[in-house]
Amino acid sequence: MTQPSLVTKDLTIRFGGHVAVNQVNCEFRPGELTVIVGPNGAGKTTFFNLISGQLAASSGKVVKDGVEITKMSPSTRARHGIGRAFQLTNLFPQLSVLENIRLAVQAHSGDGWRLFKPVSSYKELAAKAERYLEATKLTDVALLPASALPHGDQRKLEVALLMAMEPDIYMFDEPTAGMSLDHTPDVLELIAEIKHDKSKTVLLVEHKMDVVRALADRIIVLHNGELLADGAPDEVMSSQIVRDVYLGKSGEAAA
Ligand SMILES: Nc1ncnc2c1ncn2[C@@H]1O[C@H](COP(=O)(O)OP(=O)(O)OP(=O)(O)O)[C@@H](O)[C@H]1O
Repeated sequence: MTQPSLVTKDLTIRFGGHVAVNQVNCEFRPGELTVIVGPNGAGKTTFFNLISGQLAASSGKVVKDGVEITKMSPSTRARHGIGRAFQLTNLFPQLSVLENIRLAVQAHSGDGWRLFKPVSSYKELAAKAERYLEATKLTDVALLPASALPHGDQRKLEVALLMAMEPDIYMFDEPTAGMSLDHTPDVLELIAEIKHDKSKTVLLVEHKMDVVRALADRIIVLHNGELLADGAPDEVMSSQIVRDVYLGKSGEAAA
């Protein structure tokens, strides 16, 4: 088995007397897409926030490729390869889609402020930007200002900007939320493509069961902040304890 790229050890956060994430031990590996499910208020987003650094753990650890990142800021974690979608602040609404992607590629390359550099490096950056533009199927709208894009295309642009950061760990929190049905397949296809790159680890918080079924290699279930189940999708979704707390006693999906 490959080494885990990301590990949480007894990861815990308390808000006053409420333990929102309670001693969660989990390992995530490259080439694997894990969907995190659980009822409303189970602690899924809080768990994500603890991994990406938006929240500081009360106790426990987050380890990325053997390096403890628990105390690092979100931006330092991003430099360590943790990429969280749909939380990006580096979108320039007035600039075109392509310019936004080019800037993200340039920022990641660390070349932003170098005045003199070989022309070949510009070509390389431009080629990368084109690649992400194509991968996210935004070629037709490349010259439109980012602000003019419909919601579904904005989400795709956010994925393109995330890809430009070349993270090892991709984190998506309900990637198709609020998206029209015609945009949904594109975003799901994009996530499926990312997961085919066996060097990437993908984490997804999702409520929609059809999305879970389409993408999950593995499912973890949180309930009251605790890790209730962890395993192959069929195994987890058919376990009685999960059916009781997550799907409801009737076995019908709650969300
Ligand atoms: N900043 C905070 N201060 C106090 N309580 C919080 C805070 N953030 C989350 N919580 C509480 O922690 C618990 C877990 O919330 P969280 O948003 O992680 O659940 P979730 O599983 O993502 O739910 P949903 O599916 O509804 O998004 C909830 O009881 C929530 O009220």
